[in-house]
Amino acid sequence: MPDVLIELEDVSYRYGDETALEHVSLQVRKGEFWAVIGPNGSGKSTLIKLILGLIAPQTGQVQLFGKPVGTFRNKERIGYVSQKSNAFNSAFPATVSEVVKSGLVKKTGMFRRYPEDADEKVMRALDAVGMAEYAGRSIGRLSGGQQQRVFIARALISGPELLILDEPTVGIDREHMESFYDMLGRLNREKSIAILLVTHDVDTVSELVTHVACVNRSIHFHGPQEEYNRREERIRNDWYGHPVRRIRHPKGEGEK
Ligand SMILES: Nc1ncnc2c1ncn2[C@@H]1O[C@H](COP(=O)(O)OP(=O)(O)OP(=O)(O)O)[C@@H](O)[C@H]1O
Repeated sequence: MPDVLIELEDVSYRYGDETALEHVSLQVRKGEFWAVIGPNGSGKSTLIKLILGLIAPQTGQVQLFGKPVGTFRNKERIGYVSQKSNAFNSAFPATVSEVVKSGLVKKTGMFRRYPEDADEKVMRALDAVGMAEYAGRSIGRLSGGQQQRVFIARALISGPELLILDEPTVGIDREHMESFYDMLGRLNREKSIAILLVTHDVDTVSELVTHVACVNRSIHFHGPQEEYNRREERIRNDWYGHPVRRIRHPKGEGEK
């Protein structure tokens, strides 16, 4: 089906003797916004590596845009931002717009020129993440959250249909986290970009996303956000193996 962007079918992956994921099946479609949540070491990064084709499953299949990941060539259809992106120190010699423009390299090739409208594209991408006014600033002179927005702009510049974000809010304080997630929500709704977001901030994102997948070696739940919210306590207890209490909700609805 053409509107399926990511498809995992009965995927298992082992590092040596250690099983990281088993029997994982998941479909992400156009326009959906998925939160992938799970405790430390539950296999979330492994899942991302499988989707990006960086590792191959021992069993099962991974497809991107209807093609086996090993033969998928249109990398500009996918934007990826890792949790380690925001690690520039203040001496790093590049401006925000240079960093964003470098996202065009995979399209233009290492030794080719940037397209004529590259600067316009940079500004459009920066505008989409609310960072246009910082275009001329050194990347190292931004906060971690601002740097992460710049990396999302770099991922957006090639016009992807799917954004994959691996814990993008590591190092971002609570105050800025909400506006960061709001920005992701706008990208999803207004630009129809599908998003797969690996996060620990379950309470923050559970109202924002359209779908939730709970991973702990296998997928314990995957489905629409409303269903997750309705069955949350049960899902969490089952998935962590012991009762887990919601601590905080950003809109003040949760228990303390
Ligand atoms: N390169 C590796 N070699 C061996 N084992 C690994 C390797 N990478 C991950 N693992 C193991 O696979 C399991 C899943 O790891 P993974 O990094 O996918 O979890 P995660 O959910 O992303 O964790 P975190 O939330 O802590 O980042 C863990 O038990 C981990 O120890």
